[in-house]
Amino acid sequence: MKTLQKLAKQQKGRYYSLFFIALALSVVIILQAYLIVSIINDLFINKETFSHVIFPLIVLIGVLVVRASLSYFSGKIGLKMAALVKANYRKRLIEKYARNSLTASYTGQSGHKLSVLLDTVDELDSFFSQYIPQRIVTTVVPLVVLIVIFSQNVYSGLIILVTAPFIPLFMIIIGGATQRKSEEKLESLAAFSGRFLDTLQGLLSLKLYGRSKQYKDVIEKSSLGFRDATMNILKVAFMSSLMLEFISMLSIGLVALELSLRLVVFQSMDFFTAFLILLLVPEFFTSLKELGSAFHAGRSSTGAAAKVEQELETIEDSIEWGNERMTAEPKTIELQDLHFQYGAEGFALSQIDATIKPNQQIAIVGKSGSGKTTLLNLIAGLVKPSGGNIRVNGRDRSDYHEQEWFGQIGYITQHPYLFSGTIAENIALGIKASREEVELAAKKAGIADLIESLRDGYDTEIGEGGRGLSGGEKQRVTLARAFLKKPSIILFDEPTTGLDLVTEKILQQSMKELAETATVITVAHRLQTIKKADLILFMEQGSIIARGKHDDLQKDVAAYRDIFAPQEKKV
Ligand SMILES: Nc1ncnc2c1ncn2[C@@H]1O[C@H](COP(=O)(O)OP(=O)(O)OP(=O)(O)O)[C@@H](O)[C@H]1O
Repeated sequence: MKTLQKLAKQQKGRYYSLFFIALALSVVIILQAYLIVSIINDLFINKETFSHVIFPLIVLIGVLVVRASLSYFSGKIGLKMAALVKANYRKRLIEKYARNSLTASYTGQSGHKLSVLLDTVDELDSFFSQYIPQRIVTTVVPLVVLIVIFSQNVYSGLIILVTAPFIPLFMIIIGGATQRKSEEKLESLAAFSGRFLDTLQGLLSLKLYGRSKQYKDVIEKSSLGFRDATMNILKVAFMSSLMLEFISMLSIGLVALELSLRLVVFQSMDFFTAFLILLLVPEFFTSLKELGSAFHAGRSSTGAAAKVEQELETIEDSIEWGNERMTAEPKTIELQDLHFQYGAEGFALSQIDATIKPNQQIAIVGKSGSGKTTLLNLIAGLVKPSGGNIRVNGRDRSDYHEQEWFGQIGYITQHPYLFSGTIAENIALGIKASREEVELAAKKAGIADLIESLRDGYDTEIGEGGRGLSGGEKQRVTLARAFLKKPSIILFDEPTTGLDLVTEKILQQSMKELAETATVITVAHRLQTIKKADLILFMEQGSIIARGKHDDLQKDVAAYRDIFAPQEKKV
């Protein structure tokens, strides 16, 4: 709770206004009790006429309105505090996820991350919107009420002093149990979200392999686990409310008994004082009880805060960047004894050495799983090498400014991602470009005809929730992005599947044009690309085992020959 309390105190203005509101609330509560007692005293004890109490009645209505407004403002300030803290946590989480390398972002389920980002951060709400305002009210109001009660009758004050400590005592005992249970609940929720998202993403495969029923059962089990965890928290919360209610009733009963004895038997107290105390005692306990329920809400926030902090603290595999600017001309890229490994025992790339000159066309070739895409990701600056250097125009890649670097990279992956939005937005992807420039890029990428044939043209919604595009069409959208961006390093992960002749021609033509102003590194599968390459890097089990032109490799390297023998026959 300490971390959250510190965060609350950081918002000094709001924190101290809550104190001010609490003080005003105490005055209003005393005033309200006083007015009610004096109206009833006047009407029933002093037998005054109704017109005599009209003015106090109007004031009482005003006091009630002020009391409601003060509670409203206190809640509103709490909500504002919560909104700020939540926005801050979300910003830090998003920045952390964005900073992570590609390998780190693959670790853990996306659903889990989503659940931390949305639900767990939302759980912080109750600490600020309920617990903090109520704690401040409970620090001030019962104290003021108690002082007034003591000033009227010391014995009533003493009864309250003896019974009241049981309330915080129970809160502490039960609060500990709530926190443990709320942490369990958050874990179940994260597990549930992770499974749910995984299943949604893989629904097609699950249906095709007749596994959807089984996964339905897994989700059902996971959701029942979440329900049980929630019910357990509620059980504890109800139990605690029952106990708090019991203690406060007992205490109010004792005070009422004492007052009635004084009033009726000993006649040592007047009606006004006795009634005023009787009205104020419940206010004292209501404030403590409300703190009790706010405390439970606050406790579950503590569990959430611990989870978010843990997520923020997990060691990130972030990529280093410097401040160097990038120029727009094609680059020389040197790979010097580059090493990389997925996790501690995963697939490893080692001894990667190569020099790629400006405007050269490089083909990375190798069997499936030999590490071609991994090498491309390393060059792109998406994963962090565990050893060696990538030097670009004589400088270390990590010297360059991140934005400058990615501003010069065009990466056409095998499975490009389309964001939900219009085709024009997907082509521009954050680059400020006029409609004419977008259209020209689409034309060069060979997708203009398709786009123009659509009813809404460039404004057609695609991506999630919009119109789907085929694999080849998606790659052409990415190509159009590259034409718009005019990068000086182009990384191209060629599709492994066969393309139709038209698409193949478009791709070839586009790559040729892009290569005029860029250094192009292609993970190549098609013989045409490979034959045209200035340099082929032939990979096997994570290392470059041969390099050269196609004809030389064909002549000298048996493993290389084996890969292309079937394609050569077809050509
Ligand atoms: N995120 C990852 N975590 C752990 N291992 C991975 C990860 N991504 C890929 N690998 C492993 O690294 C190896 C090389 O993968 P990579 O995608 O680089 O191969 P590739 O040569 O591009 O294959 P293909 O031609 O089939 O695309 C494979 O054995 C793969 O299982």
